[in-house]
Amino acid sequence: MTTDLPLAVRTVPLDPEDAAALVDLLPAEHPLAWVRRGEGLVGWGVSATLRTRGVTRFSDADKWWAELAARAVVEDAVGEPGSGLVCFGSFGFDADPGESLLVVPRVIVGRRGERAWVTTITEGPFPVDPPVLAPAAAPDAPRDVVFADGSRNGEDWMTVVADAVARIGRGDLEKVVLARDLVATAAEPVDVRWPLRRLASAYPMCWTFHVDGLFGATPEMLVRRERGLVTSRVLAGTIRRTGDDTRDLALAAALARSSKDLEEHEYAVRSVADALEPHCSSMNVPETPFVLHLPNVMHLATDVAGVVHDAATVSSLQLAAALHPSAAVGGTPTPDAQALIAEIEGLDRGRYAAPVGWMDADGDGEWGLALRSGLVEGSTVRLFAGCGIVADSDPEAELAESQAKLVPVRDALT
Ligand SMILES: C=C(O[C@@H]1C=C(C(=O)O)C=C[C@H]1O)C(=O)O
Repeated sequence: MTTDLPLAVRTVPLDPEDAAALVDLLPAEHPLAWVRRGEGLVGWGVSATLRTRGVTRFSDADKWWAELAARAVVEDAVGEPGSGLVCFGSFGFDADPGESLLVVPRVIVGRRGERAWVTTITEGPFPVDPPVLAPAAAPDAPRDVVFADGSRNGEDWMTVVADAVARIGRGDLEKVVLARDLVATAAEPVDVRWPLRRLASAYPMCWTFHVDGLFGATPEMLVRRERGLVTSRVLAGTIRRTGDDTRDLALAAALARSSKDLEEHEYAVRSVADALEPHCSSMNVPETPFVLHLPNVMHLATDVAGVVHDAATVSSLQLAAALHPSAAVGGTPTPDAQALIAEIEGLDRGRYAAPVGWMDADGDGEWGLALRSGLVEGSTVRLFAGCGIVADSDPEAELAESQAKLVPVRDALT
């Protein structure tokens, strides 16, 4: 659906108490989410949608959004990033196959610190009354969920990883990220709000998202731009947690010293810093990563920050497009890694591992990487996980790592 009438948009402040549990507000029809630690945005209903694909997917979406935003009539009494007109988006990893979309909801509820707001969007004319907000009835849990291998079983996937390690050893490339999928089947169509609620409470340090069936809790922020400041959280280098805190601390220390993981991490940081540099007047790229502790895994992490000089002409989505695919989800060098993924991975990534997030009318926004994610299609859910493969990678350890990365979505379905 697209709209020819200019959109009428009104944002009014909200008592933060009414936005205390954002995901609990979501109705069953067309829910959208981007939340972390109780803050963020949820939306529902559809005012306008763009679906696109191919190499121009990011530029098509950016152009469509700029035109829609320029024509909209906006009354915004809040003035925060994420108030006023906002779209949610999710992009295909590859130009082909894979669909990309932007959605402008009918209602958006946002929360940032102690400020909360509600935005209503219609096809003119004013005035638009804000809806009365109340927690929705609790969604039903998926029933009788069974898990099966996706495009490859574990054994076959290890063979593919071994092939990649051999090619890296031969000097064909330095790093490639290889992914696999699982298929969950439930007795009835899955209500995505069930796993969303579970993920938002179990992984508060991640960004819990949902756009058009693709949901998850990602720890990786590809790019956030707010008022001229750009940040990116780069992850690469992973270790599984054992559940024993003392042992996990020792493992975290080992991860921070592991030359295999530090090397893999360095590639990922470089790819982000190089792509952001042309847009920044100054940048801060920390020399050493920190260890990000998640309930299932620990990652080497680096927060890259910069001051952008082209916010008036370049949107956060264009920055995401410039960064995609970073070495965290593609590899190094990027073209060789992409070619190898297409040759040996044997998986249609769809929108997994690609930018997902939101953007406002100024082009500010947050685009995470759709990791630790699943795609709901009726009563089935495809779950995805991938691992960065370098010269020292061991196929069995990578399979175990992929299993650990599947845990959040797996658990959220039961
Ligand atoms: C590709 C995924 O994760 C990426 C790969 C990582 C790694 O190999 O160490 C770590 C974080 C992510 O950048 C995934 O979760 O599916």
